[in-house]
Amino acid sequence: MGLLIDGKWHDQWYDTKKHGGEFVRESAKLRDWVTCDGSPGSDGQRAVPAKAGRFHLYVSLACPWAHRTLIMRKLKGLETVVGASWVSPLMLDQGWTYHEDEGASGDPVNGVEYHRELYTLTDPHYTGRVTVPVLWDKKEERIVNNESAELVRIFNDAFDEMTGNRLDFYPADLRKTIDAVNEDVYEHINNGVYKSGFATEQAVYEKHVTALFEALDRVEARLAENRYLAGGWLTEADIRLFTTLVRFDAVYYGHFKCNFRRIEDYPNLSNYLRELYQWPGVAETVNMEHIKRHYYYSHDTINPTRIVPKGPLLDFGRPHDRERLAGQGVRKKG
Ligand SMILES: N[C@@H](CCC(=O)N[C@@H](CS)C(=O)NCC(=O)O)C(=O)O
Repeated sequence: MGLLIDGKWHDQWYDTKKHGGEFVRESAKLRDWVTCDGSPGSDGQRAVPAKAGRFHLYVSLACPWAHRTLIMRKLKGLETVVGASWVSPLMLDQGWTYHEDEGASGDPVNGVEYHRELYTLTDPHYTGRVTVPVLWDKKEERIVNNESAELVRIFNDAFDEMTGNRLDFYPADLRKTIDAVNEDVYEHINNGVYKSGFATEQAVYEKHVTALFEALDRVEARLAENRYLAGGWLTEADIRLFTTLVRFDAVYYGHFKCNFRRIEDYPNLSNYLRELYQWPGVAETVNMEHIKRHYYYSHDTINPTRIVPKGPLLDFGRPHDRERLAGQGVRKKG
């Protein structure tokens, strides 16, 4: 894995030494929006107008951040409106690739071999990490946005007029609750597993893994009373937690040493995970083969033999008990 500096590829692992053994995630840099009419995004940032067939989503099926956007694309009925391609699960010295022999889809839009080429096509002098997901604008021939949290919001709103899909995963009156939950879940769970797993100092690992399990306890308690994280409605907060939970027992527990407990050991979290997995459309976005191969094979500082474990034997399709709590599904706009 590596990064671009002034448009040139450097094969380089995260520099944790610079931060006392900490993994520090770089902020996404390409942050324009897509809105229904091209008016600026909620932060005043430039936007381009939504059009069927104009945009293409590039993801990794292994990546929890990319997975959020794939679920939203599915639940918002965008599959015929926004195309999608996925990289190989192996992220090695050339970074993400579209090598079909390794399980990638190939790239039907730009025909690139390496994901980083999408970044240098956008800006020949790009400096920064080369991450998935990205949303490509075929008209302006550039990446519009490479921040999954914003792509989730774009998919929630921008294409509604053409799809007629009115589902609202970020309803105005629940935003305060959603934002607060997102902050805790992002800091301690979504990113917490990475901060634990990529730590290169014992004390740093222990600090983050402890904070991770404290946050899981908070969520477990919340889900004892609430069907979903923001109450009775399923929102983006649930999608964002789901993508970490579904990887947890197979990857984060072992590979990232997040092993106080498995998700299976939490009554509420495990039932909640199964309910979301069984939500129509969601299971089709989960690819355990890509997930396991990516982490165990690509992070050779953590798993130098690159042996991918056969287990654990997981069955997210078995019944859950969440019907005991009141739930209304997904809110509709208007
Ligand atoms: N802020 C980004 C983070 C995305 C991200 O870090 N993706 C990982 C894959 S799980 C990646 O592509 N990493 C490559 C690298 O850091 O070099 C988002 O949420 O969209």
